[in-house]
Amino acid sequence: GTGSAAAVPINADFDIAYVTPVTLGTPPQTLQLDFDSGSSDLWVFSSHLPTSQIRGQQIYAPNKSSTAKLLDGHSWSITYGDGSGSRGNVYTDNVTVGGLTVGSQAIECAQQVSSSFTTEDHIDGLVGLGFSTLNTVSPKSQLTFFDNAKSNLDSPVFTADLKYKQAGTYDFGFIDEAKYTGEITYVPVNSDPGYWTFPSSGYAVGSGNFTASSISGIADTGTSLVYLPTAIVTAYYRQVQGATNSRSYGGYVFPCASTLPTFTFGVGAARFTIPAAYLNYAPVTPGSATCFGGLQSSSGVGINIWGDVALKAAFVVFNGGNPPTIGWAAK
Ligand SMILES: CSC[C@H](NC(=O)[C@H](Cc1ccccc1)OC(=O)N1CCC(N)CC1)C(=O)N[C@@H](CC1CCCCC1)[C@@H](O)COc1ccncc1
Repeated sequence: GTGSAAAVPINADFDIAYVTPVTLGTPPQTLQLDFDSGSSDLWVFSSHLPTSQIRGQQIYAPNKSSTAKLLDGHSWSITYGDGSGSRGNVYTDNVTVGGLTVGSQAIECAQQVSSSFTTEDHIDGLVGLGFSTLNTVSPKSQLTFFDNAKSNLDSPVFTADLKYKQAGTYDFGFIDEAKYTGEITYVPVNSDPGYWTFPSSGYAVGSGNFTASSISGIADTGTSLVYLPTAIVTAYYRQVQGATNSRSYGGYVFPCASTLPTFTFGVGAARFTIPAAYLNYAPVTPGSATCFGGLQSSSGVGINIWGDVALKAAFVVFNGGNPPTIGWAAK
C-alpha cells in the first residue's frame, strides 16, 4: 500500500512547523499532527487532559472509538530539545494517514502537556517518524506508525517534500518522480542514536568556496531551523551586516533589511542551496526590525540538526530498508 498527505505550515508568516491530517479510531476522529522524524512517539491531545491545558486543539477521545483498546499498565513521558514535553497513558486504535491505515497503532493519550503545547493551538499532537528505539512507552516500548506500516508498504520508505510558506507532502511507500529533479543521492544512516543521522560532505556560504568537511547531523522534520557547528555558523554570519549572537534572543539576529547569503550543504557529491529567504527566518517579535536567523549554532543542542529550513530546499527520501539510508534530491 501507499499513502500521501499534505504537510501544511501552521503559521502564515513563517514556517515554524507543519501539520498533517490524521484520522484515529471508529468513527474517524481527525487531528492535525506534526510529523517528526526527530522523535518516535505518536501522541495526541486527548479527553484525558484537564480542560485548562486545552486551548482550541482537536482531541482524541478513545471512549468514543469502538476500536480503541487500553494498553493496560502502560504510560509515556517525553521531553523535546526545546524543553517542551507531555505525558499520559496509551491506547491502540486504527490510524489512517493519506489513505494508508495501520490497525492497532499505539496512540499515546496526553494527560499532561507543557505550556508551549497548550499555547500552540495548531498542533494537536505528534507522529514520531524516528527509529522505534526512541519510543518512550513503558514497560513495553511501541512501534512508530512507519514501522507498523512498513510491511504493507510497496517500498519501505517515506518522503518529505516540505515547502517555503506553502503546503508540501509526506508520501509513504513510494517515491514520486514528479516531486524532484535529477538524481537522488543516497548516503548511509546511523540509526543507533534513534535519529535519521547521516553524513553531510561540507558547506559553502553564498558564492564562496565549498569547504569539504564531514558533518554528522540528523534530518529532523520536527525542528524548524538548522543547527550546525559554531565554526560554520560564525563563517555564515560574518557575511551578514549587523549580525550579532544575541543572548537575550537565544541566537544570531540581524536587521531584517540585511542582505543574507545563501547557504549550500553537500550530501555526497550533490550540493543543495538554501535560499536567503529561508535563512531570514522571522522577526524576533511580530513587526520587529530585528530578525532571527534560520541557521543557528548546535553548541547548545548537542547534535547537528538539518531541520525544516534545510529540508524544504530538497526532496528527502527516508529509506527504512535494511540498512536504512537517506536520499536527497533537488526539486
Ligand atoms: C533543537 S531541538 C528543538 C526542536 N524544537 C523546535 O524546533 C521548535 C518547534 C516548534 C516550536 C513551537 C511551535 C511549533 C514548533 O521551534 C523552535 O524551537 N524554534 C522555532 C522558532 C524560533 N524563533 C526559535 C526556535 C525540537 O525539540 N524538536 C522536536 C520536535 C518538536 C518539539 C516541540 C513541538 C514540535 C515538535 C524533535 O524534532 C527533536 O527533539 C529533540 C532534539 C534534540 N534532543 C532531544 C529531542
